[in-house]
Amino acid sequence: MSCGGGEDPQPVARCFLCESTADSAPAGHTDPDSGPKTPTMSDCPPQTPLFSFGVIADIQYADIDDGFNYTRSHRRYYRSSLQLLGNAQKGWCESAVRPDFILQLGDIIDGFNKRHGASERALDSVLTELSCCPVEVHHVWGNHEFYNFSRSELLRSKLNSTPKTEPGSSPNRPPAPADCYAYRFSPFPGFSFVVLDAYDVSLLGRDTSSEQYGNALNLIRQHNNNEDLNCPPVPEGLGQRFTMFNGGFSKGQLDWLDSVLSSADDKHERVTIVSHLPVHPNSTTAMCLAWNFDELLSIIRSHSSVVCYMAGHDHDGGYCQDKDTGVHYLTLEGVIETPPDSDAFGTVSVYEDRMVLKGNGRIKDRVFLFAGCQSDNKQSDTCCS
Ligand SMILES: Nc1ncnc2c1ncn2[C@@H]1O[C@H](COP(=O)(O)OP(=O)(O)O)[C@@H](O)[C@H]1O
Repeated sequence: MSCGGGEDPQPVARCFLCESTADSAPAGHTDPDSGPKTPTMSDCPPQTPLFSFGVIADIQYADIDDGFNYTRSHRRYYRSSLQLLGNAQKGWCESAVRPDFILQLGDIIDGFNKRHGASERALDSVLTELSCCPVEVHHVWGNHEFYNFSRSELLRSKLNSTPKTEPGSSPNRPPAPADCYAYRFSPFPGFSFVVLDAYDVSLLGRDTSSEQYGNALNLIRQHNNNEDLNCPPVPEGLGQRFTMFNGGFSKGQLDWLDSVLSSADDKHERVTIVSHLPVHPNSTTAMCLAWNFDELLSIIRSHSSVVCYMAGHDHDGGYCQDKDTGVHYLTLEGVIETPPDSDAFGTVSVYEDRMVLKGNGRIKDRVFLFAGCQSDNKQSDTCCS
């Protein structure tokens, strides 16, 4: 695949960055940049995108009054999250370049719905809103999916977006392990997306009598002695991640990913991985990391095909670029903690040599240049090792 980064960028119509305003709020706490980056013409690729997609995370809708997160540091706008989803739909629908699909990065409805017997109703509300724009949606599962539904209910629900194999089309080979919600899809030749199940190893969604539950309990108990396993075991540091609202990736799922990425390497594909839990410590607070983030990182680092990893869960968002591999790690700001007069969604335009995120509201514009593609424009917030 050729990279267009060596060419002289020319201003073009319909370039998201050229049209953008500097109205994005500063990004997450891990981002050293103190303000929005004003894009320049040199950031603009000289061609129209190959394809584009929408991104949104942590809608956590519930028909209840505003509340707060556990530490009461952040307000949660449960009811107006549906309105913000509506804004996203409108934005995508009315966009000059309508996205080819949407990535919903998990926690689509809040766990409070279960308490009010409103899980199905809330899910209907968000899915109805999402269907306003007739675009395929790929759903990721987060902890709040499991507060509302069992794993088997989710597998049977509309939140299972595993592509059906059409007769005559190439099947999703090799298949992901049974009982694990992971799949690969390719929206455009040379580009693949992998949806990963970050609660494959978890106390959530697994029957308490199952071997998987027992294994997850043993694992978390090695790190967390608290009676309340939602309470982090240590006040700071990476050990904070061993809580019940997080989870991890099984060996079977990691082996499957490894083989998918080997095949993508051979075909010189560009792969974007999406899951609910962040895996790079510099893209999030430690409390939101996947239990075995390090194992996933080492698989990503052993393949040339991965260009980007996208997650939700940490509502403050975050970003870093791995300086050794050039892989971009994005944690998207959550809708649920976004004030009703703002927004939290984005549209990503994909080019031969980069992906360009046009953020709305508190989501910042960003350029994800693919490793090996030269460019004279420096991104202001590449940060990590
Ligand atoms: N620091 C904590 N100590 C104890 N329980 C916590 C803590 N943080 C979150 N919880 C509990 O964990 C569950 C998930 O937390 P929540 O904030 O809703 O998750 P999310 O960040 O995915 O929205 C809730 O029941 C919440 O009360």
